[in-house]
Amino acid sequence: MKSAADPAPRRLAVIGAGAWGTALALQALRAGNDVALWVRTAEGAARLQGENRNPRLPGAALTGLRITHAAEDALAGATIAVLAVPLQHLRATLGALPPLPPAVLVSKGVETGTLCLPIEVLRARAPTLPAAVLSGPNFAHEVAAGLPAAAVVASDDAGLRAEACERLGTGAFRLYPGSDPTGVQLCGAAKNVVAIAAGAAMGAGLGENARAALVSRALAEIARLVAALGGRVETASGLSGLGDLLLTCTGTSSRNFRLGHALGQGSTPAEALAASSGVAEGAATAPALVARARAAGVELPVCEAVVAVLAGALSVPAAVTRLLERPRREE
Ligand SMILES: NC(=O)C1=CN([C@@H]2O[C@H](COP(=O)(O)OP(=O)(O)OC[C@H]3O[C@@H](n4cnc5c(N)ncnc54)[C@H](O)[C@@H]3O)[C@@H](O)[C@H]2O)C=CC1
Ligand SMILES: O=C(CO)COP(=O)(O)O
Repeated sequence: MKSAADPAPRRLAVIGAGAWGTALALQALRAGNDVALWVRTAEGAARLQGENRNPRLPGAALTGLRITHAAEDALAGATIAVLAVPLQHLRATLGALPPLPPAVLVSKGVETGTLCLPIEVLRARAPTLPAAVLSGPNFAHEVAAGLPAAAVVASDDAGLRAEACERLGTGAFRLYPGSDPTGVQLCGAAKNVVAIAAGAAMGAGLGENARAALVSRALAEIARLVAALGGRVETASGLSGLGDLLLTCTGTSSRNFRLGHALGQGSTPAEALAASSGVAEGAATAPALVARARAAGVELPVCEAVVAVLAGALSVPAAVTRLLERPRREE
C-alpha cells in the first residue's frame, strides 16, 4: 500500500504514439513514472483513449497512460521527454511543441537533405538542451509485453543518461548508460539499411551463408563509419550495432527486413514500399547515410547497394554480383 511518505511519481512525456512510443510509454509506467502519451492527431488520441489499445501493438492495454493530443498538457511538469516520432517527421514535430525538458530520442535514422542524426535535428530547435539516445535490439511488441530486452542510453550528459536508465529501465528492460551518442546513432541508422539488404538476400533465396557474410561485412563498414565520424569502434559491436543487426537482419517482424524481402522476391521499390506496414526507416535513411559517409570519405558498399536497388537503378541480382565482384582486401 502507498504510504504518505512515498514521493509522487515523476512525470514523463512520450511524444509520438506509434508502436515504439506506445511501448516505451507502457515501459515508463511500469518503471513508476506518471506518463503522458502525446498523439499527433485529435482523432488518433480519441481512438486510443476510447479503445484503450493501439492497433500497432496488438494485445497491449493502455490502462494508466494519460493519452492526449495537447502537447502543453503532455509536457506540463514533465522532467523527461521521450521523442518517438519517425526521424523524417522529427523536425516538423519539434517545431510545433512547447519548450522541452531534457530529451531521450528513440528514432533511428539520418534526415533526408540535411543528413542530420537525431540529436542534430533536436539541436536546431534546442541548442543546449541535455539529450540522450536510446537504441538497441528492441521490437516494440516484445517490450510492450514486458519480455526481457536491453538497450543503451547514450549521452554526453552523465546525469541524463543515468536518470533515463533509472526512469525507463526495469528488471526486464535492462538499460546500459553509454557515452558514445554519435556511434549509437550511426549504428541505429545503419542497421535499418543493412536489414533491407539482409531481407533482400533472403527474399532472393541466396541462403543463410550469404546473409551471415553480408551482415558481417556490413558491421565492418558501420565500424569504419562510426570511427570516421568521431564515435568509438567498440560501439559497433554493442547493443545498438551488432545487437540490433542480429535482431533486424534475422527477425521477420522487422519492417526493414520485410521491405528488403519483398525486393528480393522481385517487387519493384514502389510496390515494396507501398506494401510495407508502418515506417521502414531504412528506405529514407539509406541515401542520406551514404551521402554523409561519402562526405567523410567512407565507402559503404552494402548500404550503397541498397540505395541503388531502392532507386530502381540496380536489380537485387545485379547488386549481389556487384558486391561479389569487388576487389578483395584483407579482412
Ligand atoms: N517499432 C519498433 O519496434 C521500433 C521503432 N524504433 C524507431 O522509432 C521510431 C518510430 O517508429 P514506430 O513507433 O515504430 O512508428 P510506427 O510505424 O508504429 O508509427 C508511425 C508513427 O508516425 C506518425 N506519423 C505519421 N506521419 C507523421 C507526420 N507527418 N508527423 C509526425 N508523425 C507522423 C504516426 O502517427 C505514427 O505514430 C522510428 O524511428 C523507428 O525506427 C526504434 C526501436 C524499435
Ligand atoms: O528498430 C527496431 C528494432 O530494434 C525495429 O525494427 P524495424 O523498424 O525494422 O521494424
